[in-house]
Amino acid sequence: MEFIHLRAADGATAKISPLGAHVCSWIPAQGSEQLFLSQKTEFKEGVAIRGGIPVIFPQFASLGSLPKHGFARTALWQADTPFLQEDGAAVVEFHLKENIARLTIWPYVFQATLRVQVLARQLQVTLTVHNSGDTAFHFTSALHTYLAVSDVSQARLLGLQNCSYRDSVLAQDNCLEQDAYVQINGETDRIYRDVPELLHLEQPHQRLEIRQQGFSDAVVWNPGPDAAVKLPDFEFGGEQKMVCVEAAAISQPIHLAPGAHWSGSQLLQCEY
Ligand SMILES: O=P(O)(O)OC[C@H]1O[C@@H](O)[C@H](O)[C@@H](O)[C@@H]1O
Repeated sequence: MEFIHLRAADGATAKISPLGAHVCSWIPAQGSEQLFLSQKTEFKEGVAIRGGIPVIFPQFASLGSLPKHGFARTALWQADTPFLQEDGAAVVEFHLKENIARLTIWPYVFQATLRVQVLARQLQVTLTVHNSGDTAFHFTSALHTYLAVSDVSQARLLGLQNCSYRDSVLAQDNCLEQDAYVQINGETDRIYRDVPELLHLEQPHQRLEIRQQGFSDAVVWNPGPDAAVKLPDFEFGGEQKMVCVEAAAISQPIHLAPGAHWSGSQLLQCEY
């Protein structure tokens, strides 16, 4: 599988696979890899990549009749030529629309664009969906970001206190986050609703700002050791080196009238 390589004027880089328009690597300027990518992942059309930033569209998880997490993450997207902006940022856009196979399982005409931009210590990923047909539709979606951490037990996610969430491990709705931060101690799978625009992932050596727009939910996922060994593409011990913090639209699906557009983005910024 060929990757698209982005390199900003200041040396920040990203590597994206047209399979799923999937960001597989992000290295900020003078920094180190910020995304987890399982060493056991396969890069094969029709198979989801384990790690990086899967684009979940038009269905989150199994909340509908489509394949889990929708078809966008396993589809081959059309890549434009990457370019450098005047400010030195490197940018590329990918496109996906309906085809006969997709229409048979999701009968809507759409154009999706994923825009990836790197500069300095920032990565910005924006998903735009246009209803280019004559029938209204709705969808759920996420940017399913796998953040790399040195040791997940030392990482703290701040900003979710007082948010309500669904605990998908316990199958419990309407839980309330009482703690000032979320720490991973084993399997964690939560959909937080109406989250603030800005979260922080703190580790002893760095702080990452996680900003989202257009998405009202945030998913926090780590399989923990028992579920991780059951995932054939998950490298051994990988659950200690990652946490997913996903910008998501789940509890309020996005409705698009014919001709309407929607955009959602996640912006990551490293401070070290
Ligand atoms: O193994 P998959 O299909 O990539 O899904 C990974 C996880 O993705 C998360 O977004 C879901 O909340 C979890 O329930 C799910 O297990």
